[in-house]
Amino acid sequence: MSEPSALHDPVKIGIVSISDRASSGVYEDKGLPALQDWLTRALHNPITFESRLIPDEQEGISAALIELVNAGCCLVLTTGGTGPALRDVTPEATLAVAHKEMPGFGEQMRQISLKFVPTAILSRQVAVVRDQSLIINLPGQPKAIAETLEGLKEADGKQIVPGIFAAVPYCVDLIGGPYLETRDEVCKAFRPKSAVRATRPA
Ligand SMILES: Nc1ncnc2c1ncn2[C@@H]1O[C@H](COP(=O)(O)OP(=O)(O)OP(=O)(O)O)[C@@H](O)[C@H]1O
Ligand SMILES: Nc1nc2c(c(=O)[nH]1)N[C@H]1C(S)=C(S)[C@@H](COP(=O)(O)O)O[C@H]1N2
Repeated sequence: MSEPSALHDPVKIGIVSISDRASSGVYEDKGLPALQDWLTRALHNPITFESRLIPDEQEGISAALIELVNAGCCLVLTTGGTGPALRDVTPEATLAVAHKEMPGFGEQMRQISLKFVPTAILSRQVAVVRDQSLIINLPGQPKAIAETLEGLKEADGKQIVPGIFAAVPYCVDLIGGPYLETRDEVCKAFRPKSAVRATRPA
């Protein structure tokens, strides 16, 4: 059953796929669809997506991030370019536009990813705040998007390692963004009791 969207703040989210090969058509981009699908599943809020598919070029990545923040995205998620290869420069491009670093997100993502692949330590992903926007790097493997955002669950749905998205709504509150509300079966967001908004009347 669809819910009345007036109950939830509208939100604008930037999604950026950073890949030399996907952006030049060598292979189909699976990053943007994976980001869009996961966010649509996870959030009750009506979402407007601002998407970018760009190559691994530091200046172009920083410019895209600034453009999305200036366009009013309270959250920007990137995928790709976080490894050690010569052309992997997403963390540098993200740090170049940072007003504040948020190291907990990268630390937690590497912990989660280690449960899936031993090469998780090769991912240098960072998260930063710029103005009133939270920017988070995710790894490039399309399947890593849900893994890091959602964490690891047992077959019965019991959470083994919490995903990083659990902390995103409260972070967005703290930087003055819209009130993000998640679907618990996908991702149970955590807020201190004092920050939980009473359900609005229909
Ligand atoms: N946008 C994408 N769409 C589909 N698959 C991707 C995408 N980005 C990455 N992958 C897959 O994940 C792997 C690791 O991602 P990484 O960001 O390291 O890419 P890469 O090897 O630097 O190459 P490229 O930048 O050309 O995607 C890639 O080799 C590819 O198999
Ligand atoms: N959850 C998850 N994290 C992952 C991976 C993965 O498959 N799943 N791949 C790792 C690998 S092999 C690399 S090189 C780094 C960096 O990937 P990127 O350059 O595609 O961003 O992410 C790591 N993190």
